[in-house]
Amino acid sequence: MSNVPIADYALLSDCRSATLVSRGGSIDWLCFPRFDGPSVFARLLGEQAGHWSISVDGEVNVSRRYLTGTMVLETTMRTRTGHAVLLDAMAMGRNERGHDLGVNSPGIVLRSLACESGTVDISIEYAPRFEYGLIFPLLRPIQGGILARGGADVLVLSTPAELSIDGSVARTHITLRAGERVNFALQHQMCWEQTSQVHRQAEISDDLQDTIKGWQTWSVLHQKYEGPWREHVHHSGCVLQALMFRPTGAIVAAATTSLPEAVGEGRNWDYRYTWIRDACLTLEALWIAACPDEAHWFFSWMAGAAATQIRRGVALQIMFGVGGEHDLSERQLPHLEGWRNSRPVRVGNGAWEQRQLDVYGELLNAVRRLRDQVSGLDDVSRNFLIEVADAAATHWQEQDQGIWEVRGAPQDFLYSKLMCWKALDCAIELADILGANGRIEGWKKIRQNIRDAILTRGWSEKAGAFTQAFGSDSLDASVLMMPIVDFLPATDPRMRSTIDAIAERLTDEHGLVYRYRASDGLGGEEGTFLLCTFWLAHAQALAGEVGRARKTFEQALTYVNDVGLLAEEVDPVSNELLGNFPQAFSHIGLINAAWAISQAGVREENVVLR
Ligand SMILES: OC[C@H]1O[C@H](O[C@H]2O[C@H](CO)[C@@H](O)[C@H](O)[C@H]2O)[C@H](O)[C@@H](O)[C@@H]1O
Repeated sequence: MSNVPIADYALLSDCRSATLVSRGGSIDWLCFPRFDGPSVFARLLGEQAGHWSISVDGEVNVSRRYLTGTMVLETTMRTRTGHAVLLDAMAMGRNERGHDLGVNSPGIVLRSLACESGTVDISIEYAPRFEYGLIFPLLRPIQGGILARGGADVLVLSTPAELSIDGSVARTHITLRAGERVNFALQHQMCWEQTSQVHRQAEISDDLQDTIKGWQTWSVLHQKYEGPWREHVHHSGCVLQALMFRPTGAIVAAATTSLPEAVGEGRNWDYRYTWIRDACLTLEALWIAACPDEAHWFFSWMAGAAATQIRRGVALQIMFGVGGEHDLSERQLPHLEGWRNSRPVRVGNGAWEQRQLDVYGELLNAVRRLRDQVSGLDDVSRNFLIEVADAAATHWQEQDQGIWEVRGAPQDFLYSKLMCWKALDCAIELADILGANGRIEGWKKIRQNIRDAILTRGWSEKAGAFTQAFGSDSLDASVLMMPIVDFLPATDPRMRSTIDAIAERLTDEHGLVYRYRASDGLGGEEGTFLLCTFWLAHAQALAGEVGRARKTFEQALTYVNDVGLLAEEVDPVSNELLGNFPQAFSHIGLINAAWAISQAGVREENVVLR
């Protein structure tokens, strides 16, 4: 059983796939050839499911950071005899302009270990396991490395140290002295591709430098946010960029599958797909953190992926594979015991067949926010967006599974109605760009109907708040989005009362927010939800309660791990990070709330000056 805390992991990405490296220097998660491909290392989810560790022997003091403006990880390991620095990255490719994030990524993990003082004893263990730990590949020594072959996968490990092979594991111990460096590279191929050669030491150093430059160039060109918590906002921008599948512009919700929302309760899901909701919120957050000039790729990919669905009367699918795949059928992997025995491990996600009406609003709101970047939308994309608005107008009264993808009965979720309202609100504003001026009057009427319904049927006297669904008295953090999407000002008495009710009655003892406490058709109790805690800070900032907003924000920020990463949730008892990791939602919340608090601070200063 994997016992390593989720917070012990750091993310590497080549904007095609992701690697998780532990504080101890072990790669315990890596999928090829893309985020949602089968893993070659998955010790995170099962002891026998593969790892590649480079660790310093003896009592070690570890500190880590990302090199500034990059997703290149630097781990410093100090012992009584000396200290070594390990650099870990996934290689970036090149385009005609030089360095490039992702389009041409070659699918290589780079590791470079240097002894910087004294001597250090190093242990290396390489145990690839293909198809989520199902296949124990054949390992064969080659000049300068090891070839692993099994099923459809081939891995070429380039290593200057000779490893002794024992079945499907290869190991060695080496001693490094001050000034010595060893470089490793691991390249994936499909068995029908021509097997590449091992990489020379100098080539690996060059690839690493190119990757550092690639990330730093991206950061310098994109990271414009100046305000409080600047470092966290910039780093979150890098994390969101790292979750982008650059060949299409699709964005995964997180880098992992089946890290549980509650230990041992079965709430384990695969997040390596593109939800329209998560991806659109990511693009909007990147607009604040990193001016995404990639937004148009996403929208045209999205329009293509969903091609003709709406026109055929089929509800817009809520999530896709990163290539645009529709069928994401869920299955279980019984040979994996799961993180801390949290079974089942799932791949695929049954939510692909759910009906979730909020996606229309998220899509059109992202287009509205990013309109400068997407002004040159092609006809296919424009028609698609008009159909999205029409779909919101047609379907808003229907019941659905809601933002939280509840696996229970469909309901009239308030958030779904809210986002249908937002879809029409945005479509009206964008009508000119969309070439849809003739529809404005019809859209306006329905927008008003939705508004009336939310204000009357969404409010509960008993709860003193807007609630989860029409006719319900249960609190739900998603209604904090009402002021955030400009449905009601946060200073409206009903909104203030809702914000206070959530702050008082939907939080744990640390002030972190649960998304809801009502039944959702699943067993077990999950943790608090970081995105919702950031929403609370955001709504408090909009209500002019800047002190409270800062406090809520800072509280959520204490859960950022040593390298600035957040999972989806926090365990209210153990205080550990829970859920898939790193999770776009949490970093989106961080960016948006920091920005909202900075804006509220500016408003406060202006009032004082006047
Ligand atoms: O809680 C049950 C559901 O949990 C997952 O959904 C959550 O993650 C999604 C991706 O970030 C997000 O879009 C959604 O709002 C969250 O509730 C899971 O993917 C679902 O299959 C599951 O029903």
